Amino acid sequence: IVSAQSHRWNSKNSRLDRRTANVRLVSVGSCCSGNRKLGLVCASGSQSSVIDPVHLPSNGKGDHSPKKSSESSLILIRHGESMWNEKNLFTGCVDVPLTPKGVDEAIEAGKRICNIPIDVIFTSAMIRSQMTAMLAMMQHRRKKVPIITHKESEQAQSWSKIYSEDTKEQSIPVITAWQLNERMYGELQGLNKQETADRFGKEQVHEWRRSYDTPPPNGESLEMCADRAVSYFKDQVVPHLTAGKHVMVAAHANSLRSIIMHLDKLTSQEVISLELSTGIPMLYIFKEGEFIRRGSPVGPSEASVYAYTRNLATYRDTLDSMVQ
Ligand SMILES: O=C(O)[C@H](O)COP(=O)(O)O
Repeated sequence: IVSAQSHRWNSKNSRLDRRTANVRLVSVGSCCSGNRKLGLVCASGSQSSVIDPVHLPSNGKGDHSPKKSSESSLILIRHGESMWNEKNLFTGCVDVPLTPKGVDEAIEAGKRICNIPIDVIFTSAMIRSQMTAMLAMMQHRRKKVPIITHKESEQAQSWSKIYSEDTKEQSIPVITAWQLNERMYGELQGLNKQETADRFGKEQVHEWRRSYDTPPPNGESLEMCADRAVSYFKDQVVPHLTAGKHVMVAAHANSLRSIIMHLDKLTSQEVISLELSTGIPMLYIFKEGEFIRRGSPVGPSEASVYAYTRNLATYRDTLDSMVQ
């Protein structure tokens, strides 16, 4: 068991959470050739229904809705590289798209999470997070269609209605929310980060970028960003997890830093060292009201992804059986 000592999420390591306990070697099902695959499954993973509704055994009344699951997965992902990341410009709430590298990062992220159940997706109102979510979902093995929901007006809601229950079941709602936007960088937006450090000093710029309570000039501090992002997460995302739904949130460096600070119970000192790479998925298991950090899935076939819980191993086996 690799215990996660650092608060840095990066592309190099897939870290199992230091609180992962009692893992044991069990068979996680057989692949098409019939060989038994060995993987690590967390003994504490309780058997609950993460298997897609299509596969849930009917309870005799034709009810295929998923049973209340005692466990849900939460994937957090910062958008892939944006065109202003590439130019090293402060971006904040300026709505810029991904670069080709950012597109590749989003596709790679999709491959890493392609076996993990996703029932609802949240993005910010910005195109770079929405592009990342859509590109990642193109890789998902369940092949459900992510559909951005439009509720900005009654007409938008009625004109985007889906009139087939089957088609609806084969789609995943994507909810966009300005509350998940990147922190507003104020008068730094559009400035080059290196030039800004040369002008104001490295320490001052680092404090604006990474501290909890020091805002950039006429911008948001991380604390101010948390006020909207964490509140939205608690009010709008957590209820889906509590209902047993599996969620992906595609957002930004600092709106996600504020959410991870909440999930990992980081202090305002610890959060300073929290850095998020672009396009790296981070997996949490939500169980009995608690969030357990499970690291960053490195690859779709990586056995240790299924070490997170038995449920994720079962879900993957279900996908394997669908393919055969
Ligand atoms: O808004 C930006 O410039 C980036 O998304 C994050 O910037 P930071 O790493 O300086 O917080």
